[in-house]
Amino acid sequence: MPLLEVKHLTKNFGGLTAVSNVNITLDKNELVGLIGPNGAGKTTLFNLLTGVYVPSSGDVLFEDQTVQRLNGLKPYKIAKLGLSRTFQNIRLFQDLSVLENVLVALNTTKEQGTITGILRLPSFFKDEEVKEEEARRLLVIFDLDEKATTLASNLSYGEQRRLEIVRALATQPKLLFLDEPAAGMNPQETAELTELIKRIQKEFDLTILLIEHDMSLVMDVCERIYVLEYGQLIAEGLPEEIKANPRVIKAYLGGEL
Ligand SMILES: Nc1ncnc2c1ncn2[C@@H]1O[C@H](COP(=O)(O)OP(=O)(O)OP(=O)(O)O)[C@@H](O)[C@H]1O
Repeated sequence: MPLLEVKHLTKNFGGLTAVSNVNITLDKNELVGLIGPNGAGKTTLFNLLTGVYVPSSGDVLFEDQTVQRLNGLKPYKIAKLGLSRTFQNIRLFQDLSVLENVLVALNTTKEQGTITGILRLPSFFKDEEVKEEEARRLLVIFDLDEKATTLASNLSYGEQRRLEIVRALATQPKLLFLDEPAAGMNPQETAELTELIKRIQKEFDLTILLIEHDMSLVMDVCERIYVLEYGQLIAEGLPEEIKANPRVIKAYLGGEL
């Protein structure tokens, strides 16, 4: 049984079928790409997998210890099961510091008892210390530790995208969805991000599904790739197979992959 199994998943918006009868499987510790031209349905698929949208039909099954049907679950419940994501349009708390942004994410997973929090018992402060240490450890990996007190709004675009990944990791996911993590990055930043993605997959024992338009990143990190066009899967395979697939090349209007 795979970690994630998407079966015949469909999403209609009025007369438009944004995701049409899609079947995807992700095995534990796989790093899989999801590509396709603009409007192909990639983000809609992520939104279906993370509870933002309810599927029109089909199933999303997540197997950790037991099989969980994710259809119709609220996003916070899906997050609690160990699925986390980043967003194409960055969603940081712009008026909080880098460190605070990570602490907020850590707090969503590790809740203090209400009494402990209100009375500020010693364990409250101990716990706060542990969380800060954990947040700083993550920031070091992403080379953001020296910016811990900087407001998120004052980070460069590339740094904001890295902070988004740190926040997603802080929830201790088993399955991580990355939505265009290299968007807006320069080639140097993209190359560094490529290495970071490989590193966190190993270090955090992660399964990753990655939407990305930057083909050098996709072809470098992904073990397998799914291709969507007009909501339908048109190809699945190894990076070399996808690069040479005539249907995929046509979908990209004859452009080189
Ligand atoms: N909430 C919505 N209501 C109506 N139509 C929508 C909605 N969300 C997405 N769509 C439509 O569904 C289709 C798929 O959009 P989606 O954003 O999933 O594509 P994408 O592959 O992520 O594109 P891009 O690479 O440009 O981000 C598009 O035609 C889009 O206009």
